[in-house]
Amino acid sequence: MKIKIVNRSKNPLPAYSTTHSAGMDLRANLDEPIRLKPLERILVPTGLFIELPVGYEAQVRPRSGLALKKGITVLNSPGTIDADYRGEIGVILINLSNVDFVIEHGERICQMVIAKHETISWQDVEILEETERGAGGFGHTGKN
Ligand SMILES: O=c1ccn([C@H]2C[C@H](O)[C@@H](COP(=O)(O)OP(=O)(O)OP(=O)(O)O)O2)c(=O)[nH]1
Repeated sequence: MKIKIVNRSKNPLPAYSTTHSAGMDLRANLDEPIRLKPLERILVPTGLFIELPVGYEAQVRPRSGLALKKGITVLNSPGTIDADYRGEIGVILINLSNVDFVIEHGERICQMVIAKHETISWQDVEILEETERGAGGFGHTGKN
C-alpha cells in the first residue's frame, strides 16, 4: 500500500525492503549534533510527516545495535504515531549507558513499523467469562 509522506529533512526517505523487513530505520534531522549525557532524554526530530489510513498506526522502536552497544533506546517504546497525526515524527531517545552519546545528523536512531490495529467499541458488562487462569498473573505460576 502507498502511504503519503512529507520529507522536510535533509535525509533520504526511510528505506524499506518489502521482502524482508518489518521496520524501516529513521534518521535524525539535525542542524548540529546533540550530546546526550547518561540518563538524559531528548526529542529528536526526523523531518518526516506521514498520513496513515484509519485503522493503521506507526510504532517507533529502538534499534537493537544502538541498545546493545551504546545503551541508547526509545524511552516510550513503542511510540505511537496515530492515523490523524499530522505533525513531525519525533523520537524520544534516552541514554541508559554511563557515558555521553553524540547523535549526529543523518544517524539511524530508531526503526518504525506500520501496523494495523482493530477498531473496537466497548461492550459494558458486569461479569467476564471464567477461565483456568482467572485473575492469576504477574508470575503467579512460579519460576519454573
Ligand atoms: O514517539 C512518539 C510518540 C508520539 N508522537 C506523536 C504522534 C502521536 O500521534 C502524537 C501523540 O502521541 P501520544 O498519544 O503518545 O501522546 P500523548 O502524550 O498521549 O499526547 P496527546 O495528548 O497529544 O495525544 O505524538 C511522535 O511523534 N513520536
